[in-house]
Amino acid sequence: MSRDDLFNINAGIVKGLCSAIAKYCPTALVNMISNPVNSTVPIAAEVFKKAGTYDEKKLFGVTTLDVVRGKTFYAEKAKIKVAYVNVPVVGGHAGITILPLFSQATPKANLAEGDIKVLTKRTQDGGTEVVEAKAGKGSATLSMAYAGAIFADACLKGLNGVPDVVECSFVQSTVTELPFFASKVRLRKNGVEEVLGLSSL
Ligand SMILES: NC(=O)c1ccc[n+]([C@@H]2O[C@H](COP(=O)([O-])OP(=O)(O)OC[C@H]3O[C@@H](n4cnc5c(N)ncnc54)[C@H](O)[C@@H]3O)[C@@H](O)[C@H]2O)c1
Ligand SMILES: O=C(O)C[C@H](O)C(=O)O
Repeated sequence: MSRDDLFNINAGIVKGLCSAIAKYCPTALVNMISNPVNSTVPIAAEVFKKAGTYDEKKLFGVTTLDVVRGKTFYAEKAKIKVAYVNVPVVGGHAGITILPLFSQATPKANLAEGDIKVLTKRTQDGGTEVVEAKAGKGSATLSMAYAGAIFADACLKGLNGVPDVVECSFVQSTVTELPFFASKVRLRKNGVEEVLGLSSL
């Protein structure tokens, strides 16, 4: 199935599910993981707007898998334990829209520019690499579940009032001229407490 087919099918599924969310749980935090996330999140927003339930603080595109990939590849190259690593990933969740900010990675590893280019491409192509390896049998599954669990857990911590819960997510944004953009987001009791900027690049 091509990504265009995926869009056509998933746009309809997302529309149906979001209509049900608007009707039965209009104040829920919605974690949109269905692809293409760059499109399914704006579709969800339109469905909620039409239903009169849209709250930009409660709609999230799940881009955590890009962060998981970015930090795994960075940790391998830098020979640091991945548990200690963080790499913000901004932009979107498809190919070159996935922008890992290795310049802001912690701990700092001073990797060569060539290495950063390779790590960037590997992070951007991570999903495609899995799709191709599975040869028609779908896309990432366990790593998607892992990433989804991390993001859902962060949302629950925010709902419980835990301070300073920060994750990257594809949300309504004024960080760039794009209406939706992935960047670091601080989560709290109402969902998005603050969409954080890009810091120095
Ligand atoms: N954002 C990410 O990081 C990421 C990573 C991997 C996969 N994905 C995406 O996640 C989505 C699911 O992938 P998967 O591997 O779990 O697919 P899957 O085919 O294993 O599961 C899809 C599920 O959706 C159900 N479904 C189908 N039509 C439905 C409808 N109208 N209403 C409710 N449920 C319906 C199916 O019964 C099935 O259980 C895909 O869009 C995939 O591209 C996203
Ligand atoms: O890239 C894909 O097609 C699937 C998924 O979004 C992923 O990142 O693994």
